[in-house]
Amino acid sequence: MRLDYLTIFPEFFDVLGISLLGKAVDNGIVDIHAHDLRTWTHDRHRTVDDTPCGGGAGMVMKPDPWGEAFDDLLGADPDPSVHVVIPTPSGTPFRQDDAAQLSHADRIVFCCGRYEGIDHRVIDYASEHWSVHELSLGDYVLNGGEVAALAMTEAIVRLVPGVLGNPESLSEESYSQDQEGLLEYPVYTRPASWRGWDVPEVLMSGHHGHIAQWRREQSRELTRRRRPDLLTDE
Ligand SMILES: O=C(OCc1ccccc1)c1cn[nH]c1
Repeated sequence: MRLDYLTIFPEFFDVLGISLLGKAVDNGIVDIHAHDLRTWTHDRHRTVDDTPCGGGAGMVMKPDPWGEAFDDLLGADPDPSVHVVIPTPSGTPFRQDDAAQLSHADRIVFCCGRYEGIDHRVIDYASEHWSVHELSLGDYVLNGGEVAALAMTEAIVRLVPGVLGNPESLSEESYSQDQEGLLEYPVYTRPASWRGWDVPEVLMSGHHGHIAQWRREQSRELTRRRRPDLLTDE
């Protein structure tokens, strides 16, 4: 899987060389390239933004640098197997299913917007050539798409076979199918008693049936309390 990042702050993505994703890069499962969008500017000030047509506060990212970056990175031929991800507050909510689907992609290009956003014609042009996903990380505004791109990258790449040491740990997570889309139950480890707090008896019983039942009940209770929206049968 090749991942490209178009951004005016490419150093944001140096962090991807650390830990899990770093190992995935070292063993060639993932190939990461961060690009400074100013590479594709030609004026002395390397301008990437301009005032909004129609007025209003703030600045908008000019289309030209994006178009020239697409030309260099992707060429002009349409290819639906290339996924262009644009993190934006106005995107559709990024969810585990999106991470799962994108984990099968051979190529993802993250376009990290700043200011008030990217000239919409960039999205229109990209949509004619590649598979475009305008995705939101949540209902809040960041200064730019870089942090959202990092979060989405981690959610996607950890699902790629060979990246996680123990694929087992994927199945029992919140939002995973095995959990029926419920929140994950509380977890414990040694010592059995810690500052007056004990591990629930059932988990020390060695009775796998009772443990599984307790975990299912905990997941349902937690989901009912914190995320009733995830409960389908009520
Ligand atoms: O702020 C975000 O992206 C940066 C961005 C992009 C375009 C215009 C303004 C800000 C964001 C929030 N949830 N998901 C993404």
